[in-house]
Amino acid sequence: MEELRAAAAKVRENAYAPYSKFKVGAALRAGSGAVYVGCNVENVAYPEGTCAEAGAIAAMVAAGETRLTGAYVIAGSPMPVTPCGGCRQKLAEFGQADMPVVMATTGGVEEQCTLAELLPGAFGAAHMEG
Ligand SMILES: O=c1ccn([C@H]2C[C@H](O)[C@@H](CO)O2)c(=O)[nH]1
Ligand SMILES: [Zn+2]
Repeated sequence: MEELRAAAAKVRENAYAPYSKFKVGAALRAGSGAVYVGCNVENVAYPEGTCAEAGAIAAMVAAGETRLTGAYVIAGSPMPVTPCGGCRQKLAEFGQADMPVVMATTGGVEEQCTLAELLPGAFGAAHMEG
């Protein structure tokens, strides 16, 4: 997780957040062991902005990986930032229910939980089986 923390903190510096001024960095561990990163990218048309987690997932999939084994999210907030609802669903697309998600502040506060704790009762492929 230390490698993920360093990667997330580094990419956070590149976040483009002129509107919220809230920079977020995310780092993912994929099945191969490789780390993929993303930062939030806002837009003057506010709903077009994208979250750090979404950017990291896009990088992972673009690199040809679809198995996610861990996530680390960091922001400069007083309390650890938690992934938004949409990102919880996006993470659940590629990670298992027991996958660890660490949420952190740049000040060194860390909280860890699982994907299932973040998204209980997640909608999944099983719901679509007829
Ligand atoms: O987990 C989170 C929470 C928020 N944001 C971004 C979206 C927006 O750019 C800014 C404020 O919500 O933070 C993320 O990237 N990830
Ligand atoms: Zn999000």
